[in-house]
Amino acid sequence: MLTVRAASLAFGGIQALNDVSFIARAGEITAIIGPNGAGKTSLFNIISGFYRPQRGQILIGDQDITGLRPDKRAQWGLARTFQNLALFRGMSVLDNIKLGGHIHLSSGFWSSGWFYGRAQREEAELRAVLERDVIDFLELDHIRNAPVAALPYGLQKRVELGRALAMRPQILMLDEPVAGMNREETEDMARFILDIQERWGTTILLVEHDMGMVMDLSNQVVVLNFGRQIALGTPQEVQQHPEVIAAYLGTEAAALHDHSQGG
Ligand SMILES: Nc1ncnc2c1ncn2[C@@H]1O[C@H](COP(=O)(O)OP(=O)(O)OP(=O)(O)O)[C@@H](O)[C@H]1O
Repeated sequence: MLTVRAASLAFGGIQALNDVSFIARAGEITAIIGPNGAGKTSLFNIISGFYRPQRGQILIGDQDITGLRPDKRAQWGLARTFQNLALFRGMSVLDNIKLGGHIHLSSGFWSSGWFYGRAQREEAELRAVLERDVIDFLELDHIRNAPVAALPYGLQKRVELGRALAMRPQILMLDEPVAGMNREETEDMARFILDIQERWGTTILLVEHDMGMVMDLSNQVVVLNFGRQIALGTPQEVQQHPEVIAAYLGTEAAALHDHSQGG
């Protein structure tokens, strides 16, 4: 469970987040939506630790992580993907994914001598987990040795998801996972997200502009507008919320409307 409590963040005179509060319940998918500039990325950044809110707290379970660095948050079970791919493009699929797994190696890079046996055992365990829970699960076996740069965009996004999964996260943050994807790639990604939720009971946070996907996948939706949280509820509830409809007028209102009509 992740709690955002009365969080505010300003850049100079711009209030990027203004008193935002919600609980992402364990094992559920919570989507964060809102028009451009609403504060979605800022919210992701205070949760993952890239920015520190001027007011408010972030908690994982009962643990206040507001002051922790991003790498420490990873050890608390938080993993994220990025809106713009953050992969090592010249490296293979497998090597990119392995980078995610390395946070779990306690022996680490420096171990030698009498630590060696333990390091070897951990490496072997890690490899087994990566094979089963990442490579096989995400159907990446046939491209494991391909350099990431050679892959179509949809597969690159899947590799990035794989790297986050290799961290065996308790809480997985996905920043626009289907942006720029065609219909088939989008459906594949949606299926993987639901499978992750079902298989591991992972708590998932999702920033996404694709309203069809948000409404189909989410258990709960947080709606931001100009940094303010204007609605919080089930997909059905937020679609009918007058302030949400007003915020989307002239932008994605048509998509929101189509979807609420079952289109
Ligand atoms: N590093 C920064 N410095 C100054 N202003 C920023 C910074 N990051 C975000 N902002 C401002 O904060 C506000 C919220 O931006 P944010 O990127 O969080 O919105 P968003 O909902 O993610 O938008 P989009 O859908 O376009 O990605 C905007 O007015 C933005 O210009």
